[in-house]
Order: sequence, then C-alpha cells, then structure tokens
Amino acid sequence: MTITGAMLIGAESHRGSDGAFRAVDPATGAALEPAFGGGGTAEVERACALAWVAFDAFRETGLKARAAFLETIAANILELGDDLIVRAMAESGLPRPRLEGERGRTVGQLRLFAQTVREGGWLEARIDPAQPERTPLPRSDVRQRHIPLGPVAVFGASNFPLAFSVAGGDTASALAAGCPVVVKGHSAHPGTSALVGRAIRAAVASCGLPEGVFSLLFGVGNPIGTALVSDPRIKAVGFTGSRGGGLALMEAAARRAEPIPVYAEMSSINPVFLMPAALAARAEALGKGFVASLTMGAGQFCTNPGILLGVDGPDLDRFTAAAVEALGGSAAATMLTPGIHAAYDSGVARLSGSAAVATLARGMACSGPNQAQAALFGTTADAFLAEPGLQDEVFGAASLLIRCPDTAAMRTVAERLEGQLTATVQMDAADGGAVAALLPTLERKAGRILANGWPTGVEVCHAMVHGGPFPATSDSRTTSVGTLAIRRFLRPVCYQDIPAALLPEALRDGNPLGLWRRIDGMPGQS
Ligand SMILES: NC(=O)c1ccc[n+]([C@@H]2O[C@H](COP(=O)([O-])OP(=O)(O)OC[C@H]3O[C@@H](n4cnc5c(N)ncnc54)[C@H](O)[C@@H]3O)[C@@H](O)[C@H]2O)c1
Ligand SMILES: O=CCCC(=O)C(=O)O
Repeated sequence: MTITGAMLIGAESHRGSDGAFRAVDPATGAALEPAFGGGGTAEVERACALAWVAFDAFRETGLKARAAFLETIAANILELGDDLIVRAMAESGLPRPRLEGERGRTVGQLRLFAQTVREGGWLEARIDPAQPERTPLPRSDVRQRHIPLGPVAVFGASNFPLAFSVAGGDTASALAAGCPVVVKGHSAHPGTSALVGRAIRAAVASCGLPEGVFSLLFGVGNPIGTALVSDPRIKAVGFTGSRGGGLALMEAAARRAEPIPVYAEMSSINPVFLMPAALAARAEALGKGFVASLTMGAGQFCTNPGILLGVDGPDLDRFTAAAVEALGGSAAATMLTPGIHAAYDSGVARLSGSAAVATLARGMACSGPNQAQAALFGTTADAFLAEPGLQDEVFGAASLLIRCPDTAAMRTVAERLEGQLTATVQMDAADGGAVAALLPTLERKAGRILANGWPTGVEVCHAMVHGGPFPATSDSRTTSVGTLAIRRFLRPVCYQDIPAALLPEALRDGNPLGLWRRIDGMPGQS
C-alpha cells in the first residue's frame, strides 16, 4: 500500500500545507519518503466538525454493530501484512519480533473491546422502579445508563507505534464507548500511522458508519495538538508521552470555556523493592531478571524499572555483581528518535554528574546513530532523600540502585516517591511482615503492585490498571490499558419518570438487550 503523506479527514485524504516533515530511520539517520504535509487549524476544524456530526449516530449504534466495527478494524490491520511491520521497523528502530508482538496485542485489544461492547455491562444500567405507595413521599421511576462523552482527541505515543498509537488502547476504548476519534499522529512514525489509519477508515466505510467517526491529523510542532484539545467539539483527551507534553495539554484543556478531562500517562520510575529473604535466596537470578526488564525495547517502556531499593549488605552485593555483569554485556540499542536519544544521554549525564551517585555499570559501546548504552547507577537512601531530582524519569535503559540501612528506610524512601504506574516487590515467605508494612504505602503510590515479576509487559485484560497518581497519570481514578479504560469516555445519565417508549433500549422493561442490570440495587439479568 503506497504511503502518500496525506492526512485522513473523514473519508477524504488531504495533504496539509502547514509545513512538511519526514520520518527518520533512527538506525541510519536517513530521512524516509514520503514527506508528510502538516495540518493546521483548518484541518482541526474540519475533522472536529465531522466528528461532531457523526457523534449522535455513532453513539446509538447497536452493541453488535459497534463490536463488529472494532473487529473489522482488527482484521484490516492484519490485512496490511508485512508492509505495516516493515514500515514500523524503519520508523522506530524496533525489531521485527517486538513489532509483530505489538501488532498481536493491538489486534487482541480491539477484539477484547469488541467482546466488552457486546456484553454491555459497561452501560451500567440501573433501575429503581417507582414506588407510588411509599410514604411519606412516593418514589419516582429512576433509571440510569452511561453514554459516551463525545469526540475524543487521541495523541499517538512514540514508544508503542501500534499498541499505544493510532489504533491503540485510547482509540479502541473511545470507539468502544461510542466516541468518534480524532488522532494526532506522532511525527516519529507517520507512515505506520497512515497505514493503520487507512485500516480504520476502511472499517468505518464497510460498516456503514458516518465518515467523521475517525480522522487522523499530522502536524509540525505543538500548535496542532493545542488546537485539537481546544476545539469545543472535543470532549476528552487520551495521551501517552512526556510530562511536559501532558501538562501542556492539561493546561490547554483547563483554559477552554468548557474544560474537559485529559487522560495523560506521563512519567513513572517504577520502583522495585528487593526484600531481604528474596535477595538471600536468589540475588543472582534477580540481578539477571532485572537487567532483562530494564533493557527490553532499549528501556523505552513507561513501566521500565528505573529505581531499585534493597538493604545494604552481602546479598545486595551479590545482586549488584550479577546486574553489573549482565548489564555490561548488554548491546547498545537504537532509540526511537534522535530527540529521545538526546534526552536519554542528558538524563544519564545528569545522574553520572551527581556527587551523590556512583556509576556501577554501562552497557556495551554504541556502534551506530541514536544508539544508547544501558546504565546502572548507585546511591544511598539518605542521598536520594536529600536530592529530589534523583527521582526524575530517565526514559531509556537507566536505573538507580538505592542502598538502604533497613526495610524501614525502604519504606521511608517509598513514602517520598511521586505517583507511579507500578511498584514491584521481590519477596519470599519470610519477607511477608515487611511487605505487609510496605503495602499501604505502595497502594497510595501506584496503580499496579506486583510480586516476584517485572513491571514491563502489561497484560491487556479486565483487571489491569495501567494508571496511577500524578505524575504517572493526570487522573489516578482510571487506566489506559484493559477494558476498564472504556470508563474514561463515559458519563452517567439519569432518566426520571421518562415514558417507556422514550427510554433507551438498555433501560426498558423486559431487558431487551439481555444486559446485566442492577434493579433496586440487586444485580441480575432482569
Ligand atoms: N512515560 C512514557 O510512557 C513516555 C512515552 C514516550 C515518551 N516519553 C518521554 O517523552 C519524551 C519525548 O517523547 P515523545 O515525543 O514521545 O513525547 P512528547 O510528549 O514530546 O510528544 C507526544 C505527543 O504530544 C504532542 N505534544 C507534546 N508537547 C506538546 C505541547 N506542549 N502542546 C501540544 N502538543 C504537544 C507531540 O506533538 C506528540 O504528538 C521522551 O524523551 C520521554 O522522556 C515518555
Ligand atoms: O510504555 C508504556 C506502556 C508499557 C507497556 O504497555 C508494557 O510494559 O507492556
């Protein structure tokens, strides 16, 4: 399939005239064809107008029809075949197996949302039947369902060009909720974005949906993203990227005459707590496992283990020796973009330049452009507590080992951490008491708590939480991965004494959709 450099605005392919840009192959530094025309306010205006026109029809599509739409997108993405993988490899520097796996995750995610839509529990239908005889006052007939918020702006993430980009979790969950989507594609992978965008557009057409259900915009610099978030027809935002970018979009959303929710996933250093009995039992295996998680995908995972905490002593020394050996043998890896590579190098320079930090190990030397050497640093709990900047995220394969005098000091450090996507404990049975004491802190700090695993590699499932307190995300009440992500784009509406013929199907007597509903507080299928 030829990539033309055009945006997709509803059914139309439109070449922007507000500047031009090309993707760069980070492995060679070469610019890739074709040039993409950047969009501006005119394109934002057109995409949002179409999305608004599409909204009322799209939000009332039947559950089966909407599920079939999501499944058609999945099938169309698979039909792109190797063209998609080859282009994504060239634009991201990520290897084939990783991208094939990510395509599987993307397609699986769309299919999981299709199942969720069909099952209908997300409508959260509730019926409190009228009680005309109640004294002293009768009760009205009160019913509730959830409806979609309206058109959603989605910002494709650089680090997952498929699973967190044009047809990623934000788009899948917004479409599942019944929200049209306008994507601002990431400039690092415009060709990949265009291919996936065309798969979605074809699904919109073949499923007979209004063209404005999906648009894909590109742009040079920040103005297009700000314009999109500021458009009054956009009612929510999904974002994965930098803390600065997420904060800027939150500010733009708050400045609107009608402020809207921004679901931004931004910055996390994902602490790993190496508990004493676990270290005593398997320090070497933990050291190797840690380095495998740290260096996966050149460390460009928001779940990357960026700090480790352990009690100072011989077992932590054994862990450190194993990690130093594994990291020293890890090959340098190509990062996603020259900008991300430069940010990594400056983060590593900041850590290695700190008087409170020792460099414990560096990975193998670089042999090509935009490659990064993994890095392991060490410090003490006291130094970490004294220098708040040591908890700033270094996006890439760099981590900081904090030596603590005892498990109480590990808890003290945990209390000082910012909000996190994940917190991991490596523990054995004898660590149970210390972990029990740590857990309340971890629950306050993180969206997901793991035992004896590594934080990278998020399962897309019903119980997943990929979220957490600020700055991990802008809204800790939700998740951007897993089926609960649909909730971000819904709101409850209550229908009081509305005549039966005017009620939405989900709330009608006799339960024509066969939904799980709560009648007078009791769950069931009536
Ligand atoms: N934690 C994570 O999951 C994660 C993921 C990717 C990148 N990052 C961090 O972000 C850095 C830059 O990478 P990136 O390009 O992927 O992220 P980014 O935040 O710079 O950009 C993401 C998207 O947001 C838009 N954007 C950014 N700032 C904006 C602003 N002020 N106004 C309007 N739109 C704006 C960009 O155009 C892009 O489409 C990395 O070096 C890394 O530190 C973090
Ligand atoms: O980069 C953010 C997402 C990380 C993820 O999905 C994973 O670890 O699998």
